[in-house]
Amino acid sequence: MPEDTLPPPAEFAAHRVADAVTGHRDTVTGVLSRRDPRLLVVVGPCSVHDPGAALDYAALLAGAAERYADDLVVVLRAYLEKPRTVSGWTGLLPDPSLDGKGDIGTGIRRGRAFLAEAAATGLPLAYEFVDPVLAHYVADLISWGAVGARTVASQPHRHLASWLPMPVGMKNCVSGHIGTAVDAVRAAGLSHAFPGVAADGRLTTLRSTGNPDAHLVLRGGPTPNHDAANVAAALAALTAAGLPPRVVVDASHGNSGKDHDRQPAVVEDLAEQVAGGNRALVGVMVESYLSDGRQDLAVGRLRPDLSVTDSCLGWDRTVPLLETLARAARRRRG
Ligand SMILES: O=C[C@H](O)[C@H](O)COP(=O)(O)O
Ligand SMILES: C=C(OP(=O)(O)O)C(=O)O
Repeated sequence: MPEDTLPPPAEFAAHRVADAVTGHRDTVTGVLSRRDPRLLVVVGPCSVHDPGAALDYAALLAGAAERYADDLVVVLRAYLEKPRTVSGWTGLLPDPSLDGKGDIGTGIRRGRAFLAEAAATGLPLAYEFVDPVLAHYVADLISWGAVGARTVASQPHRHLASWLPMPVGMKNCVSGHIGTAVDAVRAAGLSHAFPGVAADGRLTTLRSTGNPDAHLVLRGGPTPNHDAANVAAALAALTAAGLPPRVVVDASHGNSGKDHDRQPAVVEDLAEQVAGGNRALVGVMVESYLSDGRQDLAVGRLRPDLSVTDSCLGWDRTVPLLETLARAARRRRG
C-alpha cells in the first residue's frame, strides 16, 4: 500500500459506539432540550498539539467536572483539526508532526489514541468536524460536535451534521452574521443523501434522517454577540425559523477578540444571564489550557503547556470561571 493511502475507518474506529459515549450524548441532549437543568460547558484547548500535556489538562478538568457535576455538564474540547483563515497548522490529525508534512495516517492513529485516553477520564469529548472525510475516523468517540464559523455555510458540512449521531453546534459566521448558522441548524435537521466514506473505506451514499439536536453557537464577529440583547435577538431568529430557542455562547473567538484575558468578563456576563433565569442559554464555551496565552509554531522548541493556535486561559484562571458558572446554574435552578 502506498504510504499516503489511508486504511479504512473500520481499521481504527470501534465497531460499536461505547456505552459511555452514548450516555454522554444523551446527557448533552438532555441539557439542550432543558430536561436537564444543568449548564453545558465546552472547555479546553484551542487545539491539541502535545497529547501528553493535553491529557494532563484532561485529568485536571475531569476532577473539576466531578466537583461541579450537580450544576454543570463539562465537555472537553478535544479538537484535532483546525480551520484556517488562510494558512497555518491544520491540527494533529492532518499534520501530526506540526511541520506541514501531512502524515494523516499517523495523525489518525495518534489522534484516536489521544481521544481514547481522554475519554477514559470519564469526560465527554467535543470536536470540530473540519474535514468531512476525517469525521469517519473519529465520530464514534465524540459526544458534542461543532461546525465552525468558516464552514457553516458549506453544504457538505450541513449534510454531515444531519448524519452525525451527536448534538452539533453551528457557529455564526466570522462576519458575525447569524442567519447562515440558523439556516445550517435547519438544514442539519433535515434528511439528506450525500457521498461519504463507508467503514470499509469504499465511497458510498450516506442517507441521514436529520439531526434533531443541531443548535446555534454565538461566537461573535468583528464585535461580540454574547450580551443579553444579542442572545435575545438570536433566540428570536431561531423561533422565527421554527427552531427551538436555545443557544450555546462561546466566550472566546469573536466574543473576546481572541484575547484570552477578555474571556473571564464574557463568562461573568453569561453567568449573570443564566443566574437571571435565562433557560435558553443552554451552554458556554471557553478556550482554556494549562498555561495562559499562546506561542508561535515557528519559535524553536515548543512548550507542551501553551497553545499553538488561539490564546487560551490558563488552568488556574479557568477554575474560578467554572465555579462562577456552577453558581449561576444553581441559582437559575433554585
Ligand atoms: O480557533 C482557532 C482559530 O481561530 C481558527 O482556527 C482560525 O485561525 P487563523 O485565523 O489563525 O487561521
Ligand atoms: C475555530 C474555532 O472557532 P470558530 O469557528 O468560531 O472560529 C474553534 O472553536 O476552534
